[in-house]
Amino acid sequence: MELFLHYLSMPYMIQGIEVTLQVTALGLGGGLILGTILAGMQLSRFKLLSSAARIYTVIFRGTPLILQMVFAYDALPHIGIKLPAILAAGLALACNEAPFIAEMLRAGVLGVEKGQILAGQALGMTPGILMRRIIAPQAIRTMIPAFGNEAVSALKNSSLASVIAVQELTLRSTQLASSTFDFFSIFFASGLIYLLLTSAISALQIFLEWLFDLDRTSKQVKLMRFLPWYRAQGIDDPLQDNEPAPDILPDGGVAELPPPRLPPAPIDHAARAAALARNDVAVAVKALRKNYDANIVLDGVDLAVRNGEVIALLGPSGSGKSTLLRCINNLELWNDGTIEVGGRRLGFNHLGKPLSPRMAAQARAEVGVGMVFQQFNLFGHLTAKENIAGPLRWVHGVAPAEAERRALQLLERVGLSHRADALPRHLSGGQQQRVAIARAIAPNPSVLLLDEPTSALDPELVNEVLEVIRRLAVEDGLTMIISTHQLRFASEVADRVVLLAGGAIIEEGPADQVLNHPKNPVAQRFLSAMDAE
Ligand SMILES: Nc1ncnc2c1ncn2[C@@H]1O[C@H](COP(=O)(O)OP(=O)(O)OP(=O)(O)O)[C@@H](O)[C@H]1O
Repeated sequence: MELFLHYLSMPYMIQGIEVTLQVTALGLGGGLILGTILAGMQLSRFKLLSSAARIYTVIFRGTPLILQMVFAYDALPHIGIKLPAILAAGLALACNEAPFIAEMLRAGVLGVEKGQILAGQALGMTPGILMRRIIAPQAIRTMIPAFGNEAVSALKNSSLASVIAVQELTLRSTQLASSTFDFFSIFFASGLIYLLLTSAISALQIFLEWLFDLDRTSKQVKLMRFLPWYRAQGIDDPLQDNEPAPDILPDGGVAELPPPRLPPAPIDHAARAAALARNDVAVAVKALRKNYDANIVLDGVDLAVRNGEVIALLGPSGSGKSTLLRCINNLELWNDGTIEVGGRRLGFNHLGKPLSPRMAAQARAEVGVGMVFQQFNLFGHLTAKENIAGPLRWVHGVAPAEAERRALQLLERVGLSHRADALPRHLSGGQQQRVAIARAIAPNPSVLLLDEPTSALDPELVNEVLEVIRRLAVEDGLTMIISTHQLRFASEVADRVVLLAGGAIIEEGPADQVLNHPKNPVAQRFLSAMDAE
């Protein structure tokens, strides 16, 4: 026992531990840098880069680390690169770790919901902002366990550096054992040291998982201040996050909605139509054609929407309503035709050439096209307030205090001020959609596109969202195009109903005319089927 303790504290062994840690740190640090570059190449749109990354991965994942170390130490000098043994071992370990780390990074990035990325783009975020603010924070959290495993394996793999005479722990243990013949005590001590080191890594992993856990509450929050997205955590008042979901009222509303106003007065559509006729065109879609391979989804669609007008877009499932909205916001490329929003061709420069993703994002933010999605697409790591304030700061350069004030004001408007610090997953579907609407209107868009905003909601939550949309139409005079299956809502709120089928607009006009007296036989069949539901 005494000998065992002696070996544990022996300076010769401790120096070995230091070298082991150096090789591991070089391997992990270098692996992280190389892996990040490799992941970027793998995710790149350029085939040459992604192919080069794939070839690198095949080579370094498919050959033993021990050979790579020998290569780095013995073969590189032949081309004039002579590295000290520790550096050669660190380099080989880094090159070997890189493909694994790249895969982790790639999986983390691809694991972020596509809808959130689409929402970020719709809000005018450039690829850089999207990566920094939306993708990376969420990807990092999911990568911590895998990175912990990788760190443990790098530490153990560092022992292979003994093959090129790096004086790390395993080599020193072997040397000591061959000179003292006390194999058992020495290797037992060495094994225990490795175990302590890997346990330290596991403890660090658990700590990081705890630190990045968004569901933590109260006193633990002080450490969170070190996180770049600290403001986003919704921990100022942890009690709010833990509030139970509000009770659903018998009439389908929810308990925390603002005090019920007088029943909304019916909209005077004739008066609105007369006023709207004098307004400029906000959205002009001309001869729009869009196909996915052989599937022609939009086949020469023409649509003009005036400022302040509310359009209800109806049509059978798969008729291209979502595709049309995504094209209007330039989130989708199309094959032919033009789309102008506020007189500008979104996504194209004045010569008609497509803009880069970055420029297109800026144009989208300048023109101001808000979008609300069927699946809400709130940013999962940000609180309700930050979902609204964040894009205002990052995309529109609004000062933090002003962005927060606007976010709180809008949350109050949609009846959710007391849930400002709640994470999306702590909100009901209806609440999430109301936050999503507040987020979309925060930058004062000129047009709001709503893609089946109530389809993913339970029936009792539909009304709360429709009420918010109705207020935007009546009180704010916001130009809106709403893809919906809610016929009653369309007839109440829409100035015009547009019915899409077979890639074309088959019927359009005032809601009463289209919904109650359709002329087109396909429209008649569709509407009577909808009525029957
Ligand atoms: N990314 C895509 N790749 C290939 N086909 C697609 C893609 N997106 C949509 N489609 C196809 O385009 C057609 C129109 O889809 P879209 O989602 O626009 O219809 P929709 O009217 O919004 O339907 P729903 O009411 O069910 O949401 C469908 O046939 C669909 O399968």
